[in-house]
Amino acid sequence: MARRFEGGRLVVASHNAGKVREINELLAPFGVEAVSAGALGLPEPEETEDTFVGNAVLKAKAAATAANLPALSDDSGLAVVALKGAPGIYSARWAGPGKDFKVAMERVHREMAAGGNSDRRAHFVCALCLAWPDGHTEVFEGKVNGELVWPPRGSRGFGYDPMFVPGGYDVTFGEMEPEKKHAMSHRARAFAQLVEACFER
Ligand SMILES: O=P(O)(O)OP(=O)(O)OP(=O)(O)OC[C@H]1O[C@@H](n2cnc3c(O)ncnc32)[C@H](O)[C@@H]1O
Ligand SMILES: [Mg+2]
Repeated sequence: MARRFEGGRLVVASHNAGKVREINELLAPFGVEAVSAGALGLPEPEETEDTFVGNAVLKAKAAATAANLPALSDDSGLAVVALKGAPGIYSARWAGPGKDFKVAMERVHREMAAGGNSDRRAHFVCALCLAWPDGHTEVFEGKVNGELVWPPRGSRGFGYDPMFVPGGYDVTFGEMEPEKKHAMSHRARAFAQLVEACFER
């Protein structure tokens, strides 16, 4: 049995504004008092693990310990089939110190073109970790398959959204209404499991 979140304040252990916005939207129906790591002045830990789950656990534990509150982290990224799963856990790092996702998307496009492989398939992965100050953790993973397009389209969402068309759709995550993304994204799928295990009565 998973440990349940018993209410009160919850730290959203992310320094990515786009993610924090999405997590707050996903948490909204549950009456959780969410406070972001940035608002608490928590440091951004170095992501030293080599898996999404490993980095999610590292970030949630660091925030839960520092804030002495339960903390929810998200480690996510884009895995491109023709690039053997890259950028993967390095998705944020491909944007460089300026966190410029135009740069990151251009690198994906350039490396795909250079590889000469016409396979456009990719998927987003999201690992969520809920950690408590005593070190207990619960972890959930979600995935969404899709295809990459060039040039990027749309200004909604964040990160690689403008170049990702989820399977069964013809718009990118950058063009899609947020409510639609929340019904089927990697983050929404991990979230549904989190809610079932730790939030719903
Ligand atoms: O670690 P935190 O502080 O949460 O923020 P971050 O941006 O560094 O987050 P990650 O380490 O998990 O890196 C994941 C990157 O993958 C990208 N990404 C994740 N989910 C995405 C989504 O739903 N749409 C577009 N890009 C996404 C996004 O650009 C992120 O910067
Ligand atoms: Mg990060």
